[in-house]
Amino acid sequence: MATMTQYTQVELLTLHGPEFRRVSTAPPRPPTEDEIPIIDLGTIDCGFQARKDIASQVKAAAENTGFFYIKNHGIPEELLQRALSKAQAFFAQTDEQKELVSNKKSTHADGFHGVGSTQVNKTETRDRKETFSLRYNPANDPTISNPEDLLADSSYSYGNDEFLWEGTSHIPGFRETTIEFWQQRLTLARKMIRIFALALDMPEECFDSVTTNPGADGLYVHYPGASETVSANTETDVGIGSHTDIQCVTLLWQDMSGGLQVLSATDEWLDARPVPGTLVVNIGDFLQRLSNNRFKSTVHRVYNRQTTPRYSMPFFLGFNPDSVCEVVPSCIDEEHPALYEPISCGKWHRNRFALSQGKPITA
Ligand SMILES: O=C(O)CCC(=O)C(=O)O
Ligand SMILES: [Fe+2]
Repeated sequence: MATMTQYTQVELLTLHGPEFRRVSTAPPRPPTEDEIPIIDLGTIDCGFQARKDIASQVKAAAENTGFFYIKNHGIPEELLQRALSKAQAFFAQTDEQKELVSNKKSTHADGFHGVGSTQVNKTETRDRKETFSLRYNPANDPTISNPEDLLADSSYSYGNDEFLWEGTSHIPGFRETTIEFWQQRLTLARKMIRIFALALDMPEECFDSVTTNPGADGLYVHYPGASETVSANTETDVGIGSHTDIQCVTLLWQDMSGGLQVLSATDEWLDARPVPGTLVVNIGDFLQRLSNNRFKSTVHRVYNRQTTPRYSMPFFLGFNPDSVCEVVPSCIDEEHPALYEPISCGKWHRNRFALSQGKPITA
């Protein structure tokens, strides 16, 4: 006898109050090749037609699950492994040492956030992970020739990462590797936003002027092994709870542990298993907004059910904090009027991030 699919609901944080999504109670299943495709970026620097071809694959993925893998992305394996070793060295320290770079020392939430310090979904446990975050600083951006000018602009204060490097100076190579890895991901993310522009049937450079000094957060994340946590066997015991990403594009390196789950277009959890040599790419809420909901900002979460630790290294690209952006013209017609008001990515990010931290929303 065929079994009926059973559904439950997941409650999400949004700036307009809680939003509910239907979710199958079946265990996660492997995705089909169309649900989370592997897209080859090997020709991304080989001319316009090659990028159009990549963009058409990205468009299909963005309109389907909103998640895909990229291979031949250009970030050397040696750098990925070196960054991972720095992340591991950082998290292996005592809490006291990690607190030297506590996010509380910063106005930008960069630095160290301990296990359980966030809860991105209030119907699940607090997030059983610890993170180290590096925010955008023009001094680290290879495309900015006069970072002093941006740093002197009093209307926006960038991440001041000096305290991060002072508090980690005893880990050899931590600063150099962390900045080099952040820079390479920023370069790749800027290439990807051009691909997304093409995928939206817009000129490929249309987002260039809003990504000159963008939101760009590079994280190291450690999910402790299940034996180290209290009750790692219930459905709601999460490494990071069910959520959507806030900004435009996420690039994620994950180790071979597994545990990343992605909600499919048919409301089932998909197992976004690690694929060697790839990064995972997904769309955030701000890009979904700009695309008038054509591109999907997809619900995902992480479990670490193994006794061994899981490490991941996400990178979140937004737009320039002060650039007010509206739904792109190619996504508006008579049948599809703009669903959203223009808003700056900085304000959007600040408010959504405050919400996920349980802090007040500013006007
Ligand atoms: O660690 C992962 O695999 C994903 C983390 C994530 O979804 C996030 O930090 O937004
Ligand atoms: Fe995420």
